[in-house]
Parts: sequence; structure tokens; C-alpha cells
Amino acid sequence: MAVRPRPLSPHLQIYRWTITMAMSIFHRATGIALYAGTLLLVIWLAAAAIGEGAFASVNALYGSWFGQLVLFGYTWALFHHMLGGLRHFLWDNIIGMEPGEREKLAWANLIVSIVLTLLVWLIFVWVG
Ligand code: HEM
Repeated sequence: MAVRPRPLSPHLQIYRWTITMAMSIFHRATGIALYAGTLLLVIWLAAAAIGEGAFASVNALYGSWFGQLVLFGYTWALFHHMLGGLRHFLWDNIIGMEPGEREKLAWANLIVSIVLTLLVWLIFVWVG
């Protein structure tokens, strides 16, 4: 007897990409990234508590180009996730749910998170 192919549930390759869909995925991905970033923060604080040697080692690692790249990503993840959380807060209050508004909020989420990340690094790292 011929086996009839079973229906597949929709997945990422089938849906047409939209900015709201992308930002929803980013929200979950940045949420997961924040776990790793929080661990980096804990390591830094623990090193400071252990002593000068440990603190200097962690600072050297975090100050390397790779460390800076990771910390830059962490900053962006933090802002993107936080703004995404505020977006959910607006939706919880039935604000910004109309067509067009959702897209604007999703773009704002992306653009404002990039601008805030650049501002923080400009003020506290590159200039300060
Ligand atoms: C270190 C801090 C944080 C971590 C590790 C974290 C982690 C996560 C993760 C992993 C998810 C995805 C859960 C899932 O999709 O099943 C999530 C969702 C969420 N987070 Fe965070 N988060 C953090 C901070 C925040 C902050 C500051 C806000 C608000 C400003 C926030 C608001 C939300 C909201 C509203 C969702 C649900 C999104 C949805 O229903 O699709 N989170 N978080």
C-alpha cells in the first residue's frame, strides 16, 4: 500500500518573513543571550571579590577585542530585550496592536536598541 505523505505543520521556511516575526525571534534569542551575559557579570563580580589578580585577569579578557565584541553584543541584547518587554507591556494595555502600528513598533524596537547601544558605548567606553 502506498504511504500517503503526512501533512507538515508550518515552519520558518514556509512563512513569509515579516519584521514582527523577526523581532519576536530576536526577543527570544536575546532573552537566551541574557543568561550568558548575566553569567559574565557574575564572573566579573566574583573575580573582584576574589582579589586583584583574578580581577585583572578577567578585565584583560573582557578588554580584549573578542571580549569587547561579546560585551557589545550583550549590551545590545539587553536593550533589545528590554524594549521588546516594553512592547509587550504596551500590547498588554491594548496599545499598538493595529496593522501598521505593530510594524512601526517592531522597527522602533530594532532601531532604538541599536542607537541606545551605540550611545552607551560612545559615552562609557569609546569616549569616557
Ligand atoms: C537578565 C535578564 C533577562 C533574561 C535572562 C530574560 C530571559 C528571557 C527569555 C529566555 C525569554 C523567552 C521565553 C520564551 O520565549 O519562552 C524571555 C521572554 C520575555 N522577557 Fe525576558 N529576560 C530578561 C529580562 C527582561 C526584561 C528586563 C524585560 C522587560 C523589560 C523582559 C521581558 C520579557 C517578556 C515580556 C517576555 C515574553 C515575550 C513573549 O511572550 O513572547 N525580560 N525573557
